[in-house]
Amino acid sequence: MAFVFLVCMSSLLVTLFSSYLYQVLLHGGNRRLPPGPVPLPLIGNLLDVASSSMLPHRSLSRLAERYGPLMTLRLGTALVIVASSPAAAREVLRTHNATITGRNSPDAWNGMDHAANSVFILPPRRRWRALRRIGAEHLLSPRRLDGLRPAMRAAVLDMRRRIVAVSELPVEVGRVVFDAMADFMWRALFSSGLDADTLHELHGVAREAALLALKPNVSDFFPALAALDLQGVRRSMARQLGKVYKLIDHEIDQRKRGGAGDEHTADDLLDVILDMLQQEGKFDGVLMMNRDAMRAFLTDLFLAAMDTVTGAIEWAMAELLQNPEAMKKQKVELNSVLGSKTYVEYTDIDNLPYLQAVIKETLRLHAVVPLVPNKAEDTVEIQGYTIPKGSTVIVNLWAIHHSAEVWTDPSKFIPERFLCKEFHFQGTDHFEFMPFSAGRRICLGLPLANRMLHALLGSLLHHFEWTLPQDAMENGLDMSEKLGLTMSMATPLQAIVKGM
Ligand code: HEM
Repeated sequence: MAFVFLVCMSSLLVTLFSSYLYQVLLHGGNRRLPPGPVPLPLIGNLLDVASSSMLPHRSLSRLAERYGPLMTLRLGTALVIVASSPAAAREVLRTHNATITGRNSPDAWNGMDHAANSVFILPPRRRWRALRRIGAEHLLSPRRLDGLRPAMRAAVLDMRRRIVAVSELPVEVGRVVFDAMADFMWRALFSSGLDADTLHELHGVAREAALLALKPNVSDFFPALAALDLQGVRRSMARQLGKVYKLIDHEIDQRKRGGAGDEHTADDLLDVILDMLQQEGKFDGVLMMNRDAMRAFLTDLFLAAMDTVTGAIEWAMAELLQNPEAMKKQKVELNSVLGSKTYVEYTDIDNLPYLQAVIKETLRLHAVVPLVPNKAEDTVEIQGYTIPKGSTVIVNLWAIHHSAEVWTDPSKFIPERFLCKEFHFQGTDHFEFMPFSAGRRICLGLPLANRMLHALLGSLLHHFEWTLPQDAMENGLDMSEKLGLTMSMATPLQAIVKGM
């Protein structure tokens, strides 16, 4: 037994070492890679990124201060280039965006074979383009979003009712927002609501899947070992995805039997996808829809919406609770614009510039997706350096949003900076603010996120008085971060609410 173990271990080491040498020879030589710390044999720069107590967006940001805004790292056998300045991001997300738009799939996403159909992972070819078009036309177009206005209002009002029910007790802010957002997304996708047990199950799934999605995984740093799934990340992800798939299957079967939720208006996203199945699964001539593809797409949209929006609102509330001046200005604005109206909807957004500024400043300070990983589909030259085909090119949005060269007092919460100068979520020419990224893979859900962020945060604040629990007032609020697919608060925010 011991002999077999030794033979396996030595073959493993030989495989890893040859793979490392291959990478060094392939990507070294006469090519001029961007500078970076010297890699150790086998593990490369893993310790530079992961050994400190910092999360990767912060350790990468610190390394960039030393090695520059375009930097090379080797994480195991993976070659990674990191862009950490607006100019470098512009090269990746605009100048060379046609080439640097692929993805190297984290092994976790291979659970349930999800990556094969996932809009997050598919290469930028016809299937990916068709999926983005279906989402954009049938869920996220202004006409569809206008049609979802009653569902948005119902979700927001239901959230307010839940808050009133626990008035003067500590509330887990992220949890009430999650429930409202999940209920809304389910209505948007399937025209049916969620009962309390299913909401509870989905909360667990979304949290777990977000942690697993980008969990540091040996399989990603040493693809030769991926089949072994040594940390069990792929298996765990498969379990979580399986739970969502089961719920989606239930909705599909119910719809096929002719049953539908109370709010079912023909041609919701599920109807559109089922129609495509009947037309042999084709869209724009691309054969793309079968049951697996359908489940994966609906799962992606649901999961993408949950932790991002919930996390952003939680950070916004945490900042406002610690910045009484900003909280006061926000409440004055809501009172003067909305008066006795009890909720905010997207038609109010244009009249609420301070709310817009609070949300932008929150997403600058706490980029909920801090690192955007792309794959170079071909070799390109950036700023005189070679970016080899197949390498992962990460744009560190967090570093750009915290650059002292771009922002005054970058680590302070100052919504007013967004009142003085206009910044759009779709990005600016200078690439200094882009919480939804930019280029061809820009966040597909941006229009929906924009509406929901304002509706949820405004409705949480208007006519409610929030305070921190005694413990947080005395000892300060724990603002530490936890990174998974999104960057959320490590300690869920608790706050006490009183109706006004
Ligand atoms: C605060 C809210 C949100 C933020 C900050 C955010 C941010 C992002 C970022 C930075 C990306 C990566 C883009 C890239 O690779 O260049 C992304 C991708 C994506 N987002 Fe969002 N997002 C949010 C909400 C949503 C919502 C509500 C949905 C769905 C309804 C959604 C769906 C997606 C999808 C499907 C992708 C993958 C796009 C692709 O790879 O082609 N997001 N998001």
